[in-house]
Amino acid sequence: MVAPFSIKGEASMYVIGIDGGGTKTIGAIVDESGHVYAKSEVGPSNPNSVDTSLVKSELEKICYSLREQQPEVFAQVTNVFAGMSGGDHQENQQLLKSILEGCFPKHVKVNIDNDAITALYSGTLGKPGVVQISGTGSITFGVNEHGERQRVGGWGYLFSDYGSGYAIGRDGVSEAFKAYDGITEETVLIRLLEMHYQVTSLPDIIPFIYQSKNPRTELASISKIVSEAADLGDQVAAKIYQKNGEDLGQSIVCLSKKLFPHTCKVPVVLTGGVFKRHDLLMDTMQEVLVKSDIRGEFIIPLVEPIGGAVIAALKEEKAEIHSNFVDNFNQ
Ligand SMILES: Nc1ncnc2c1ncn2[C@@H]1O[C@H](COP(=O)(O)OP(=O)(O)OP(=O)(O)O)[C@@H](O)[C@H]1O
Repeated sequence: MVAPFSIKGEASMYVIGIDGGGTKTIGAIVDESGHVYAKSEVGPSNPNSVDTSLVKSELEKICYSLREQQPEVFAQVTNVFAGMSGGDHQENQQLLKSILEGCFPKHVKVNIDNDAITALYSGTLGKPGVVQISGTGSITFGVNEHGERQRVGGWGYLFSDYGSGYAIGRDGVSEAFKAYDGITEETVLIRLLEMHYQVTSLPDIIPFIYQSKNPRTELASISKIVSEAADLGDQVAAKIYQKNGEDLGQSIVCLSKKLFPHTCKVPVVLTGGVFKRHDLLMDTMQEVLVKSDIRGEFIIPLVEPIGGAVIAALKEEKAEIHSNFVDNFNQ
C-alpha cells in the first residue's frame, strides 16, 4: 500500500485511474492537472489469470483504500477508468464493470478497457496514435482520430509475438545452438548462456529451459543476454535485434496504413521491457517505416500506465488535460 498524498489545491474534476494486470493492480485519484491525491497498489485483477473471487476482493480493496486515504476527494470522483489486461473480452468487461460499479455511487461512470489503450495514452496523453508493446509477448495497437481501433499481432507466442522478449530470447538460443553445431559463425551467446546457467557446455542449458516452471517466460528472459551480446559487438546478436526490429517495423507500418491512410506522421509509443533497450531496435524500425513513407515519431511513455488510465478517464469527462499534467503526476 502506498502512503496517502495530501490535497494539492483547487481542482474542478477528480477521476480514478486503475491499471490492472496479472501480477498487480494500481489505482489513483487524480485531477486534470495531474495532482495525485491518493494511490494504492493491491494484488492481481486479470480475470484470465486469477479467480473471480480474487478479482473482486482486490478491486474492492483498492477502492476502499483510496476512500480511506482521501474520503472527501473520493466523494467528488465522477469517472473511473480501468485499463485491464483481459479487459477487451466482453465477459471480463461486464464482470469488472459490475464489481467496480458496486464500489461507487450510481452517478459515477465506470469504464473498463483493454490495457493497450492506457499504454497508448501514457505516451500520447490521450491523442490518437499507435502503441507497440513488447514485453514477454508483443502486440501493436492503435486508435485514430475517429476513434477506430486496430491491432496487429499479439496472437500468442507459438505463431506470433514478433519483436517480443520471447522472440528475441528464442532466436538467441536458436542461434547459439546453430553456432554450437557449426552451421553458422561463432557467437559470444554460447559463453554468455553457459555463464548464465552456470554450466560448462551449451546442451546443459536445455533442462533449465524445458523444465522451468514456464519455458515461455524463461526464454523471454534470455532477451537480456542477447542485448548483452549485442553490447559486446556480437554480430549474431546484432542480426537478431535487426530482424526483430524489422518485424516490429512491419507491424507498425501495417497498422499505421489501416488507421492513418492519409498521413505519413504517426506517433508511436514504445512500451514494455524489451524497449529498455530501444536503442538496439529504433534505427531498424525507423528504416522500415521510412521505406513505406511513414515517419514514426517514437515516444517513450511520459507517465506510468496508471497515468494513461487517468487520462482516459479525463477524456471520458471531456476535461482539458493541463499542460503541467506530466510534471505534477510524476512528482
Ligand atoms: N535490458 C533488457 N534488454 C533486453 N530485454 C529486456 C531488458 N529488460 C527487460 N527485458 C525483457 O522484457 C521482457 C519483460 O517485459 P515486461 O515486464 O514489460 O513484460 P510482461 O509484462 O511480463 O509481459 P507482457 O507485456 O507480455 O504481459 C522480458 O522478455 C525481458 O527479458
